[in-house]
Amino acid sequence: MLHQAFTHEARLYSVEQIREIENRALAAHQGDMSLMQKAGLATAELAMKIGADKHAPVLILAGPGNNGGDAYEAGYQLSKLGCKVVFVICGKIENYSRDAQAALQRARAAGLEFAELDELLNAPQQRWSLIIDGLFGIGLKRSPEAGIARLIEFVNQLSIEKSIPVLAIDVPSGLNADTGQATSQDSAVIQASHTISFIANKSGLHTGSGKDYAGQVSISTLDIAEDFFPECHSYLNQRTSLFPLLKPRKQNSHKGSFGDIVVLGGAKGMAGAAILAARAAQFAGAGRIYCSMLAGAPAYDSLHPEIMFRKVGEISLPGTTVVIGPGLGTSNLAHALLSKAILTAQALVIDADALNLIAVDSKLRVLLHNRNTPCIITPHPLEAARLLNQSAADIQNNRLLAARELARQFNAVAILKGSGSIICDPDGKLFINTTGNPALASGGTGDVLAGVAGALLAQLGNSMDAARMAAWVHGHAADELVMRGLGPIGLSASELLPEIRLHINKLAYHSKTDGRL
Ligand SMILES: NC(=O)C1=CN([C@@H]2O[C@H](COP(=O)(O)OP(=O)(O)OC[C@H]3O[C@@H](n4cnc5c(N)ncnc54)[C@H](O)[C@@H]3O)[C@@H](O)[C@H]2O)[C@@H](O)CC1
Ligand SMILES: [K+]
Repeated sequence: MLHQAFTHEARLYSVEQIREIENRALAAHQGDMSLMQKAGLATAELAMKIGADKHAPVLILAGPGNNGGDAYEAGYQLSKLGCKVVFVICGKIENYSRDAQAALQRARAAGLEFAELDELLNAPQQRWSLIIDGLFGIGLKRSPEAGIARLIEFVNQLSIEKSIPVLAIDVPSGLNADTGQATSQDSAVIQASHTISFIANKSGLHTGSGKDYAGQVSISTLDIAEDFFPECHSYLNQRTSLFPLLKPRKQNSHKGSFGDIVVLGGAKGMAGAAILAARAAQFAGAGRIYCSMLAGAPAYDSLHPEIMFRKVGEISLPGTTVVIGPGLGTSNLAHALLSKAILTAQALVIDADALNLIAVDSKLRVLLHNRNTPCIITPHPLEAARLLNQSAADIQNNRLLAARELARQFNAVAILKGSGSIICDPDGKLFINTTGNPALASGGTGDVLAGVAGALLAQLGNSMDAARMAAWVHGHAADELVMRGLGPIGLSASELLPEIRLHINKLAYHSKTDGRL
C-alpha cells in the first residue's frame, strides 16, 4: 500500500524526521502566522472543545523551550476567546527562541496573569476548567528534575481528584515521543486526557506507556504542505487500511479454499493453549483445522467437534499453515517438531515456547532465517528479550527498534505484543496497532492471537496483511466486549472468539462504515 494512501493521522514520523520537516517549513516560511502561532491557535481551539470555559481559569504550564512558546500562544488565543488564563513559567526563559520570546511578550503585553510555581503548589483548592501542559515536547532530553517532577505529580493528582481535563501540547511532558517511554523508570510524566500533536503523528503516543499518558490524540500539520513530508515507514494499524485485504468469498468455494491449519502444542498441563489456538483458527475462518498435542490428543473437542486431532507423529505438514508454540513446552520432542515445521510447513506462525526454543538454539535460528515462505512470530516483551538476548526493560525502552530487529534477524513478520502492539516486516515497514485494552492481559489471549494469525495467513497468503488484521481484530474484539461491560476485569480468552468472527466478517463484507451485515 502506498504512503499516500494513509492519512496524516496514520503516518508516524520520528522526532528526527519532524525536526527536518520543521526546519524546511520554517525556512520556506509562508503566510502571516508563524508555526508557533498556528500551534497556539490549534491548541486554543481544541481547549475550548474539551473544557476551557469562562467560569474557571485555565492553568497553563510553560517550559523552557518552544513547547513553552506554544503554550503562551495558546493562552493568548484563549484570552481572546474570553477565557481567563494563568501561566506558570517553569525553567529559564533566557534561552528562548525568537518565536517563544515573541509569544511570551505578546502574553505579557495583553496583561495575562502569571503565577509563581510555589503559589500554585500551595493552592490546591483553586478551581481550574482545564490544564494545558506546555512543559516539554520533542526536545525532552533527560528526566524532569525534582521541581518540575513535583509539579507534574501535583498536576496529575489534581486532575484526577477534581476531574480536570489535561491537554498536552505536542507530547505529554516527560514522555519520549519516539519510544513511548518515560526517560527513566520512575521519572514523572504528565497524564493527559488529550494530546494535540504538531506537524506529524509520533510513535511514542501510541505504544508502550504512550497510550496511558497521551489520552485522545489529535494531529495538526500546521498547514505544512504535503511535499515537505518525506516517505515514512511507520503507520498506525487502523481499520480503514484493512478493508481491501479480505475479499468476499466466492459462491464456488469449498473447505480446501481457506487453508489447512495445524496447531502444534499442548504439552502436559498446557492442553488448553493448543485447543484455544485451534478454536481461534476455526472462528477466524480457516477451512480445516488439525491439532496435535504433545500431551496426547483427546478424541475430540466436545465444544468444537469440527477440530480434528492427530497424533504428533502422524500429521503431515507440507501444504499446511502451522501454528506452533501454544503450550508446546521445551522438550526434545517439541524441538524436533519445531525443526520439522520450519523445514516443511507452507506457512508458519511461531508463538510462545516455540520462540523460547529458538532463542537458545542457533541451528533453529539459521533454519528460520533461511526460510523464504510466509512466517509470523508473535513474542511478548519477555520472549522478545530472550530472542534478542536483552532484558524485557531494554525491549520496552525501544519497542520499535526491537520489533525491527526481531523481524530482520528472524526473517519474519514480528508482532511484538503489549500496549500498542507493533507489527513489523523484515524490511522495517512497521505498523502500531490501535486496538486492545487491559482485558487482553490474561492467560490464553496470546494463543487466540496465534490461531487467528494462522487462519488469516492461510486465507490471505501474506504475512504482513495477516499479522495486521489479526492484531487489529483481536484488540477490537476486546474493545467491543469491554464496551458492553464484559471486561476488562474477568474477560476470558474464549469469549473473544465469536467477537473476532463477527469483526472479520465485517471487514470482508461491509462498507467502510462499521455497519451491520
Ligand atoms: N520551532 C517552532 O516554530 C515550532 C515548535 N514547536 C514546538 O516546539 C517543541 C520543540 O521545541 P524545543 O526543541 O525547544 O524543545 P522543548 O520545548 O520540548 O524543550 C526543550 C527545552 O527544554 C530543555 N530540557 C529538555 N529536557 C529537560 C529537562 N528534563 N529538564 C529541564 N529542561 C529540559 C532543553 O534544554 C530545552 O531548553 C515541540 O514539541 C512543539 O511543541 C511546534 O509548535 C512547531 C513549531
Ligand atoms: K507538553
